[in-house]
Amino acid sequence: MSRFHWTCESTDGDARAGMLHTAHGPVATPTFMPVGTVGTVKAMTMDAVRSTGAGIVLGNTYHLMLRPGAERVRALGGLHRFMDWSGPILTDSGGFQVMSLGALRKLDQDGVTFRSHIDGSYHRLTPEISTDIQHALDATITMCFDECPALPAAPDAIAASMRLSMRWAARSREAFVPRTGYGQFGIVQGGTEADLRAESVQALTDIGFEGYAIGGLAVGEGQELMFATLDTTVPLMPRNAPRYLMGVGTPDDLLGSVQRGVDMFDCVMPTRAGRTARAYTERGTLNLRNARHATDTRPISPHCDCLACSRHSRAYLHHLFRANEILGPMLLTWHNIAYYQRLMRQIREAILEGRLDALATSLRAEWAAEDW
Ligand SMILES: CNc1nc2cc3c(=O)[nH]c(N)nc3c(CC[C@H]3O[C@@H](OC)[C@H](OC)[C@@H]3OC)c2[nH]1
Ligand SMILES: [Zn+2]
Repeated sequence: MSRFHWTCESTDGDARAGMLHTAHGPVATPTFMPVGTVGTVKAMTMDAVRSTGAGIVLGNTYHLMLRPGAERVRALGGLHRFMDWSGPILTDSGGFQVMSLGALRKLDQDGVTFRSHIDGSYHRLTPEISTDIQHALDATITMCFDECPALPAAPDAIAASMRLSMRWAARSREAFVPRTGYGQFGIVQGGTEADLRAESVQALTDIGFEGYAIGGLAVGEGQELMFATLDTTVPLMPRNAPRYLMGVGTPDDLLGSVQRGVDMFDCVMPTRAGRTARAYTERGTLNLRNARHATDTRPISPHCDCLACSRHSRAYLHHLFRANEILGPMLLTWHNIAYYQRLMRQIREAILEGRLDALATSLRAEWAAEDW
């Protein structure tokens, strides 16, 4: 079994096409990772997820520690068997969810104490506890336990938060159990402050990880500030390690971030939109609850091979959402994830052929065009 590593196959400007080699198989990059928060990609069977070409899915420490509990998942054979996914799984470390979901949380230098949003029970996360939970889940990629500050925030507050996260990164690395084909990613913090981002990259590369995530973004700063932060941060990150931008994003975010050297992404948009009747297409998004779709016999997209597009009409999806039928979110989530996977394949092929700028121009023109 090969050690965990990423190989670069081709570059086009700052963009890279590569292959992530893991204990649970290889993943072509750039890659979009469907969010599987509580051991399921909401509203999709794993066969549907596999059919979209997704290579790696996400799990979450915060959610799984609360329910069903990490020890139970371990006793049941780990998250792969539990959710019937034999490919790589990346688990987030839980800090972000505690700050956004947990109730009555208390942050201190050692970790965070919080109450479960499910039953109000008290729990604690520290770098060690989070890393142990991800080990119990048998995560292929473990994320460092960090703090993701809300933006906007004063530079000295961002600095203090980043330096806490860097101390937690060292403790997370200490607690990590190295296994062939498994990796741990450091998470760069520092808000939108270029000097703090540089300090964070240095701190993480001094510790040494198998991959590096860019955290602390997609928290309301907007695309322009996000891209500006990537422009100064990504060039400082190790070239031979995968770069993962957390929580991002729209198709346009993904394209612009790949052009800036990012390899891995996760975002709830395609799955959340699938549950709220919003369809992603080559010509932007559609609200399938809109009456204009009521008698439209065409598929959501003429370029898509998902079940919704190969068997059903927009009129049918419109009906399912109007009738509040469970099949609506199932079919549309499948379509949206299939769209994101097809987009990443197109981007990867363009990098391999040195024509990413041309693809970017045509994608942006199409996204702005009127629906068919
Ligand atoms: C939306 N914007 C956004 N910015 C983020 C920034 C950070 C960050 O700095 N540190 C950490 N640790 N996580 C972050 C996250 C959560 C991603 C997870 O959130 C979960 O999606 C809901 C999913 O859990 C399966 C995913 O797992 C990697 C962010 N999300
Ligand atoms: Zn489709």
